[in-house]
Amino acid sequence: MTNQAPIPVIINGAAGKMGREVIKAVSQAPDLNLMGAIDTSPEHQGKDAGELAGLSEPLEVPITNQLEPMLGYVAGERQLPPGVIVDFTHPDSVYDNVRSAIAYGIRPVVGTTGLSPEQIQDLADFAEKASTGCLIIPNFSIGMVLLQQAAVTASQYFDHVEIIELHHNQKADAPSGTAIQTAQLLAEFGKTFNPPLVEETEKLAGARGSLADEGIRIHSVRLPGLIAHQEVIFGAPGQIYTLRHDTSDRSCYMPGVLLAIRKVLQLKSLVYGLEKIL
Ligand SMILES: NC(=O)C1=CN([C@@H]2O[C@H](COP(=O)(O)OP(=O)(O)OC[C@H]3O[C@@H](n4cnc5c(N)ncnc54)[C@H](OP(=O)(O)O)[C@@H]3O)[C@@H](O)[C@H]2O)C=CC1
Ligand SMILES: O=C(O)C1=N[C@H](C(=O)O)C[C@H](O)C1
Repeated sequence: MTNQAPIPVIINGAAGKMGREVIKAVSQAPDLNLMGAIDTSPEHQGKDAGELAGLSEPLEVPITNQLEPMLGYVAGERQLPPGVIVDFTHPDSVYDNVRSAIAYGIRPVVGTTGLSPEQIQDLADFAEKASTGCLIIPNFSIGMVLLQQAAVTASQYFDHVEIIELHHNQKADAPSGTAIQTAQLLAEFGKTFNPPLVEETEKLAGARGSLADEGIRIHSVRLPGLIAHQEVIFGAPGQIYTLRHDTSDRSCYMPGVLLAIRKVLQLKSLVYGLEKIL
């Protein structure tokens, strides 16, 4: 047991579905100190983060839309360990949020999806120059890491694979960050999947889904009633092998988020994927 001061944590997107879960998880971790809760949503300004997250006691941390002043404030607390910002905001804002945090020396833990490969590379270069740890994690659930590992194993034996990701219909980006990462992991070994047997025509655009690396197709479903689900389906003559992960509650992401907050302080560059820090 060490006497180290708790890690200062800022949550960006604190009023959102994931942000509220992170408020609960961080406030219950004795080695973490929730210092700031940022959200641009006008209806939540000034509300107590704890009450918003459904905790029985207020946390005395108000929701504010003032990201830069909060980064400056936490960065200025020199007697504390370096601060961490957890980002669950929106694909349109996450790149700027992460750049700002790194500029202030605050370590980003990024759950927000939708960053382009160029944006990720640019953030990696920026973090490297600043010698600052940064974690981008498309999926914080251990079940998805295990699914991806099983999929990589299967990909050595199957030449045909398609991915179906299914999410709630408030999701801004498609395909999901997890599906993109899964396709990248399968494509890493350089094998081209799904050699065509016939010439295909799409009678309705998009019928065959989106084409990711190495011929892998991703299909995106958006429906109310879903949270987050993914199937990786391998096919070969006479057999189908299906891997499926289902999220029934967003609390499944919290052990991964807490691990990432603790690990990012040990890093000096950008790391992509939960599997790299387990
Ligand atoms: N990596 C992982 O394991 C997971 C990743 N995600 C990803 O996290 C992101 C957020 O998901 P979710 O919580 O469901 O989304 P929500 O829409 O429920 O929450 C996002 C919150 O961020 C606010 N917001 C939007 N832009 C900004 C900004 N520039 N600065 C501060 N706050 C902002 C939104 O306000 P307003 O509503 O007013 O726009 C909203 O309150 C998505 O990209 C999603 O794909 C989700 C689950 C797991
Ligand atoms: O928007 C979501 O909900 C989720 N987004 C992430 C993604 O795009 O992969 C992770 C998980 O699927 C939930």
